[in-house]
Amino acid sequence: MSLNIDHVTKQFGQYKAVNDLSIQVPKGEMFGMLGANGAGKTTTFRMMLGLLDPSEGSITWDQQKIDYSRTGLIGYLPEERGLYPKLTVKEQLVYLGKLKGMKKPDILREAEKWLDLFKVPEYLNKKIEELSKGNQQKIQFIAAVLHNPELLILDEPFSGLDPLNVDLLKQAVHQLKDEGTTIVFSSHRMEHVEELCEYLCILHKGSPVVHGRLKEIKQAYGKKNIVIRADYSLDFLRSFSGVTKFDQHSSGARIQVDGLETAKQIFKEISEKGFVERFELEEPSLHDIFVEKVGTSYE
Ligand SMILES: Nc1ncnc2c1ncn2[C@@H]1O[C@H](COP(=O)(O)OP(=O)(O)OP(=O)(O)O)[C@@H](O)[C@H]1O
Repeated sequence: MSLNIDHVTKQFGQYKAVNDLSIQVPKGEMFGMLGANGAGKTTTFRMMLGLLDPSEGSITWDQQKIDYSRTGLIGYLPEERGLYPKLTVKEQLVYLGKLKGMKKPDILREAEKWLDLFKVPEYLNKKIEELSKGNQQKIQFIAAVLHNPELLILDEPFSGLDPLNVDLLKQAVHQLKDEGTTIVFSSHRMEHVEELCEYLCILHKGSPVVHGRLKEIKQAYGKKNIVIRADYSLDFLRSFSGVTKFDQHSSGARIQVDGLETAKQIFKEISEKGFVERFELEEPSLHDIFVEKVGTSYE
């Protein structure tokens, strides 16, 4: 079972909001869709859910087209939050749970479980309008997962949350993944996707500029970063063959090299020159990869 996006394009008039996107997400994996404002993330999600038809290509879950309004298998946290301010959290969740075909005792059990996990059990009888925006977002997240969906689609789930609540939500998402839920989420923050996802796609003006398995993307990129600290000047590395970037810090240097062979040569060279306090090879960040592909910073 998998989510399969096959050569999907979405055109609004002459404008291509999504351009030839192909992705596969195996069941039980977490997939991150990255992109700046207007990159095409929400449009892709709407097509996944069957709310919009692709102009070209197809999207299937378990080899079938998704019809979000008919199936209880999908959970969706939309970008525009839509809760009823005058209802209590309990009334709101019971209403939304029933739309998904759940019975009231099951809804209440799940609602209490999630409110406990978010450390706000007392919210059950509060009105939505009494809650802060971030806390309303937690309720909207609970509404998306109440019925234990197979496939969960979260549009910017972390936006507007403080760091503590970002951590709580990450914990919730991990828990769902461990239970076998397939999760797709969008973000404009590379570090969220880097931390959580095995699979990802970076959309830039509708086109996928980087996509696939995070590990393989990093391996294919080839370049490595090295943090070095030594008790002598590292300035000679600026012109060392294979060094593609050099940043001097008060406590050493951070350089980028074209591959492992150059890293080994540098290690040999500096070890012979004197005492090396630190030599640490780092994976390239997604940000590094994006800048190289697109030639501009993401934000
Ligand atoms: N119904 C529509 N008609 C015309 N253009 C649209 C429509 N929906 C989206 N677009 C355009 O398609 C592009 C992609 O929009 P989309 O909402 O998918 O981006 P996004 O990556 O989700 O951005 P954000 O991070 O700002 O939510 C935008 O330029 C937007 O104006």
